[in-house]
Amino acid sequence: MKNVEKYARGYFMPPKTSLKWTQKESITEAPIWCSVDLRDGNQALIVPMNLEEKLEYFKLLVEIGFKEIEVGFPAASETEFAFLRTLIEQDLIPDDVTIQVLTQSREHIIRKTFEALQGAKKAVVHLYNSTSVAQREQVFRKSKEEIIEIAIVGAKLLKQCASETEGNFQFQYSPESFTGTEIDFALEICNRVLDIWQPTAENPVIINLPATVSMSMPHVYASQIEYMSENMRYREHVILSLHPHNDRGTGVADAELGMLAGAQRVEGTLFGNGERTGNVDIVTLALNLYSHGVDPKLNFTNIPAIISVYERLTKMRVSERHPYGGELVFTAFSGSHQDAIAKGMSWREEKNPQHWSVPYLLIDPKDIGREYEGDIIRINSQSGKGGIGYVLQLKYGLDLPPKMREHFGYCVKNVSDRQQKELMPDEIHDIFMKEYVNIKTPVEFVKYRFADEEDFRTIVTLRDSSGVKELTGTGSGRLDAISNVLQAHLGLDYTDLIYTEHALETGSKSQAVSYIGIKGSNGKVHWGCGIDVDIMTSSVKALFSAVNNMTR
Ligand SMILES: CC(=O)SCCNC(=O)CCNC(=O)[C@H](O)C(C)(C)COP(=O)(O)OP(=O)(O)OC[C@H]1O[C@@H](n2cnc3c(N)ncnc32)[C@H](O)[C@@H]1OP(=O)(O)O
Ligand SMILES: CC(C)C(=O)C(=O)O
Repeated sequence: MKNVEKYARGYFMPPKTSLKWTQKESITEAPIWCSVDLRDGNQALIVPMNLEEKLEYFKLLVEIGFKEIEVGFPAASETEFAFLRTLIEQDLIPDDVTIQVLTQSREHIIRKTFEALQGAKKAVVHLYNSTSVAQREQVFRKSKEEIIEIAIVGAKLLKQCASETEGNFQFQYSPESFTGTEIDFALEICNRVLDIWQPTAENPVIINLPATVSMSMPHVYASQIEYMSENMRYREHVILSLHPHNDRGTGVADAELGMLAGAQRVEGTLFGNGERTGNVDIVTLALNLYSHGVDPKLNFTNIPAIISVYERLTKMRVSERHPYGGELVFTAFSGSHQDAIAKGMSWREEKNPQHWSVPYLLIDPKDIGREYEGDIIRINSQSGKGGIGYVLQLKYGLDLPPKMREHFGYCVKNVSDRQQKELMPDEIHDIFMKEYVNIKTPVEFVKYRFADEEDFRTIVTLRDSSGVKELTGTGSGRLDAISNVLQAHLGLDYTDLIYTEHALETGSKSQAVSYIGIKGSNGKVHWGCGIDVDIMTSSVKALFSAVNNMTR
């Protein structure tokens, strides 16, 4: 790539790094979650949500269990203002939920924000100004001291407006573009704001350190967070918050390492909607915790339902590979994966182990509302006997003998390969029925009876191209007798190789299903399956099918 030197611009590693977070193995409890879907997510949509859509989305967030929700930027538009007024005036905010609003550090915007907040039972007022080198130089054209002054003026005005407005207010400050800011300058500006707000145990202040644009590898962000956490004044009365974006695709890693480094709170959105590549995805963060055995304190037990509301209201799509939510993230098409999953699932059923350990599946899809059927194993030309057999068993109760599974696996794979398409369970079942069940040419089974049970003398009625015939024979058992009749009639030479049967529940009725494999003189095995209410008849039908397949 050309111009690479253009990007060798460095980042702001703290002067002293203790890296204590590297010693921590895991996150042991959920952070305070704050959804910023209705603000950062909303401001990044092609068409921001209207009032009704915001109300429905708010309800969804409450149902999921968010206790802190940034509901908007009330000074931004009529809709934003009206939404906040509706929440307050119609008393739509549950007592255990705190709303949050964002404001720039500009007088008319702060005043408008408090106008919208009038009567709020509890709200976080979130003040921000940009502190990065780039914004200081290019956007604000101000010195560090002048940038601090913007923050201080805003912080003072927040305090004043809060005292003049009916409601309970908590303050939050973000040095916006924190990751592009010299770390000691970020620390200084936060401390200067804290000096004004004087946080206490009863009214702690939230300091939010955004990776507005993620610029470094996650360990650098974590080191920055640790440095801020260890050197910030009033630390015991500060709630340290993260607000990662995903420009480098590391939003989740940034948040996880940032939590290890001392952050207590995370701002993010469902499925990572937000500016550019998005905010950090709270669904992934929360379910990552869940996958480690930590209660995320958010309810994602019905991900498909959440996705459907999310997609309808934001007009965004959750991609097929999106962690946890994506259509394909629990699906295996490839044979060896399917085989391992199918075996893992039946091992689990047999042993009932305490911990989840099914190969290739990070968590049990059922726990987040995904189905085994149709979700886990899907069939195409990359699939194998394990997965194909699993689908037949799960959906149709057909438990094929292992060698027959292998034969059927190749049949199905070849169809998928020729047709260049995924095969649905009903198509797989159709192939099975056509290939093995009650095959009627060249000889169609009509009936059988035993003239003498002692020496298994049988009279078999069958139909072939010349009409219905009654044939007799004997054998060492009932099936052997019928097999001998068929071999003699068709001039075939085979040995019965495999026979299994099981009950098949179809609705309230139970049927018997039998599988037979016969080996010809050339060593090739031919398979047949019979299904009937009578177990012996199902075996005879299976034998006829196998024999017919041998002659095909
Ligand atoms: C990283 C983030 O996501 S931050 C949140 C960003 N979200 C949004 O901007 C969505 C909502 N915003 C809006 O609707 C509009 O920007 C408004 C209503 C807030 C302000 O609108 P306007 O004043 O018309 O325009 P605009 O946003 O371009 O204002 C830019 C001015 O504000 C200043 N400014 C921008 N941010 C801040 C801030 N946080 N504190 C103080 N001043 C600021 C700029 O320096 C610029 O100053 P100038 O007029 O001297 O050049
Ligand atoms: C206002 C701040 C927190 C923000 O949205 C960002 O930096 O991305």
